[in-house]
Amino acid sequence: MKKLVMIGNGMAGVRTIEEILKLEPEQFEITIFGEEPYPNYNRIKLSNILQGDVHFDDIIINPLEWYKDNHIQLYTGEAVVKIDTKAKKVFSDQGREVQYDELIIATGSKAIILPIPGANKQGVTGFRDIKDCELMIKLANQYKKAAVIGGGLLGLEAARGLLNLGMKVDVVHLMPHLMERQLDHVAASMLKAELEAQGMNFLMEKETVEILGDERVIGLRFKDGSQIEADLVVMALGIRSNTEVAKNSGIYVNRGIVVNDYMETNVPHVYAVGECAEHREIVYGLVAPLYEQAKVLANHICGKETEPYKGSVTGTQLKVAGVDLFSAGEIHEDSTTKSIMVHNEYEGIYKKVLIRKNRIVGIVLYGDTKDSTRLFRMLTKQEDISGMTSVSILHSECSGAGNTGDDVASMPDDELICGCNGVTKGVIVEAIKTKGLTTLDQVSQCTNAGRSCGRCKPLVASILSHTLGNQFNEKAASKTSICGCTTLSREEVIEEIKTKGLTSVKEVMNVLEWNNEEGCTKCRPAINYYLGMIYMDHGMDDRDSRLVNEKMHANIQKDGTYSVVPRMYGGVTTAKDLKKIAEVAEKYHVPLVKLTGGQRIGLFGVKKEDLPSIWKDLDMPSGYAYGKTLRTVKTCVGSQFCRYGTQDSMALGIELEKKFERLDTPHKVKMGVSACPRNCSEAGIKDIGFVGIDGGWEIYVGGNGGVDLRPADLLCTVKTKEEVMEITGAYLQYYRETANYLERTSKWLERVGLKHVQEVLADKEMRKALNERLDKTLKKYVDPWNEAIQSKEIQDKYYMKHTIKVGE
Ligand SMILES: Cc1cc2nc3c(=O)[nH]c(=O)nc-3n(C[C@H](O)[C@H](O)[C@H](O)COP(=O)(O)OP(=O)(O)OC[C@H]3O[C@@H](n4cnc5c(N)ncnc54)[C@H](O)[C@@H]3O)c2cc1C
Ligand SMILES: NC(=O)c1ccc[n+]([C@@H]2O[C@H](COP(=O)([O-])OP(=O)(O)OC[C@H]3O[C@@H](n4cnc5c(N)ncnc54)[C@H](O)[C@@H]3O)[C@@H](O)[C@H]2O)c1
Ligand code: SF4
Ligand code: FES
Repeated sequence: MKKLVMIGNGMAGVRTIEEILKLEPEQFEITIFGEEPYPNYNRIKLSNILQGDVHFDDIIINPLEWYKDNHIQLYTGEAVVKIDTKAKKVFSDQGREVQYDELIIATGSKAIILPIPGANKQGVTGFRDIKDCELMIKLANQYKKAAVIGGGLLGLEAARGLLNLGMKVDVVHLMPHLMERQLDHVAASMLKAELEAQGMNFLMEKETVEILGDERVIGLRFKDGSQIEADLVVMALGIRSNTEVAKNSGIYVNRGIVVNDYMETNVPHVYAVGECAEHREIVYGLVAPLYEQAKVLANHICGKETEPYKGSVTGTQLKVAGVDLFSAGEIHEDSTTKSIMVHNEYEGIYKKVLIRKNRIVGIVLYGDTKDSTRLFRMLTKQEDISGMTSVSILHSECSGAGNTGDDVASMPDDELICGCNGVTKGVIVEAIKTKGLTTLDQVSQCTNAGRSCGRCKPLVASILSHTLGNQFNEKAASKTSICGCTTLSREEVIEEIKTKGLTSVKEVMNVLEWNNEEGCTKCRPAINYYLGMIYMDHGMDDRDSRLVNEKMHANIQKDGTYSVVPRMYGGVTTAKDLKKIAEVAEKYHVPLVKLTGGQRIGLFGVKKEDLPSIWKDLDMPSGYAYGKTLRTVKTCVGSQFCRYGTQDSMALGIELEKKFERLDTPHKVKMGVSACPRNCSEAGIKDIGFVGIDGGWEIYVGGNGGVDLRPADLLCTVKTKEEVMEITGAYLQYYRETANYLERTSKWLERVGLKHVQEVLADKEMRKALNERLDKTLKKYVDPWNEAIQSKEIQDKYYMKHTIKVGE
């Protein structure tokens, strides 16, 4: 197998790999280095995260399982710093050295940061990745006033997000009008008026010369001497290709890494794709052209004949609610162009089409973009419009986004429906007909339409409805199947398991006619969980269907070693246990012993083959630090020692942990118990938190202290420990029975509603029934470490050297 290495784990690069896998799944042994500590995610949606429309989990395009399924060795949080193009090797910042036969550079861009005094102060950021987004969300919680420098696409989307996060926002722009690269002054003025009405304040034609403050920013100073206050400054002034590695390794770089029409650099076997690449003197900053490049490169690298990449015409839209605009091609008239223009000030609509030699060369639409797909097709195909009237150019009976069956029916097959992914109506219709697709999700997975910004989804839905005719079921079409192996949703799978009495993962996939015999890493763990939830006391656990950490009962680390975290009920330990941990750490040369965030002791860097003997020597139960189950119950010292404590938090924490440990849940569950409202165990950001008050406990639910920071909601107040156990049991069981697999309690609670859950739990009979089902389930679990110690078969299957690779 040839060795293919890719530097950069972003949108263009991973799309190239997807295309390669479609063409030649067996040709390459693939290694990817990504500087960011995540799998490939949808960078476009960072704007939506900031605006509060989606969560971080929702924007992962290729989860870690995808890499494992495709045997891709992924090194996240690791940057390549050097390429030796003669020896055909790359070197990472962590001292790793990897040989390649073919090398793809897909390092994207970085945000331009103004080189002015104070630019490195705390509170100043670009807007490029998850880290920047997290910082903005965090600072918006602490401060009130933001300044965004740059009134382009990114700056305006960031500003809208910061408004949504409750900040006051000034947008500082260098030019006389906004988005001057995409809009003429009329459309830009309309946009500015709309955004002002939404609450943005604009400072136009302002050049920022200094960022004020000591360690952290307090304001901006402009060239004209004026100043504004700011606690957060976002620089959105454009991007610069990441080319250092290429440049330092002798690869030819201009603005980007210079490539030919097959994405080849000047060095044999080294290619570049995406925002880091410069093709015919253009560096693109939108996904549509990058995905076109990806396709050409994939074909070329697989040795398939392909059309060369000749460059792209791009169309842009702004992802801000209440703003409807589209722009493509040229935007300013000159002596060689003629324009058709409509400016309906009353309705806030502006349309301008620029024409040269009977061909459309530019489009600016504001307020009504229904005709954008049709006009864009005419522009990209360079259609001759001499037979058309100005009215029929600007308006069409079959305007693309009209979303009626008639509109879709009269659209030509080559009309571009998904601009980001270059998918036409014809491709979508063909896929629906030949592959029997019935849901939006399936069309998306099959054709890529809708997988990026998602703007085309309503149109794709119309095509689906029109193509299926009477067979179209609106409710079913928008339902989400549990994965691409089936059209069935979670509810349908559960219903079928119950009515047909299906008892194993294999049986479910066979009887329900999975289109992929083996299932995938998304559906297999989910089915296994649903089976375990339905068959409380006799469900057969299919260990091999579990995610890798749960299969191994240890958390796999980035270097392929594992961590071992023994159970320490309520975060309380003893000298005896501490001695055992210390002895094991010494005996097995454990490289890192660390206290975890959940008040446990973790042994990191353990070899797979050492796991059973370490567990044996420890002789402590598994702490399940790897599982979709109760992880930890964090407790404060409470009334046993603290002078503020009104309740015994340690005792309650230990009781909760002893009762609910090992319970399979749709996602991990963390608890915290504090003995007074000072809340030292941070119960307010736990899935379930308990706060002691005079004469009882407050129970909080739906908190999350991770990526999707969310304060918990007060579920109820109870008087006794028995009531705490009863409510917690019923709550956990209700979550188990109604949540989607891999849905955290915070998201589940937001979906089903706090009020609804309160109503369910207020019903005494319901509480009783839920607890009965839970208790029945809890009886079936055994400690998995002990089980492995006792079973030679398990040891041979899972813990022998070379039985499981990281990439598995
Ligand atoms: C907030 C925001 C909103 C956007 N909205 C839209 C939109 O609506 N429509 C649209 O078409 N486009 C949009 N874009 C642009 C789009 O996201 C990019 O064009 C696209 O992500 C570029 O893909 P890429 O693979 O070239 O680069 P990236 O996605 O940036 O990926 C490059 C990756 O390489 C990694 N890397 C860099 N150097 C190294 C190294 N030496 N070693 C290892 N890894 C390295 C980087 O950390 C990064 O993860 C938006 C961008 C942002 C930031
Ligand atoms: N909806 C979308 O398609 C979308 C959304 C976000 C980002 N993006 C992409 O991300 C990339 C970055 O976007 P961007 O908006 O930063 O780039 P951009 O180059 O499109 O816009 C930068 C803006 O900042 C202004 N500017 C430059 N220097 C300035 C200064 N000193 N003070 C004030 N203003 C200044 C420029 O006049 C320009 O309007 C682009 O490739 C863009 O296409 C696209
Ligand atoms: S939460 Fe209250 S009782 Fe518990 S340690 Fe803190 S101050 Fe003491
Ligand atoms: S237009 Fe962006 S995903 Fe389809």
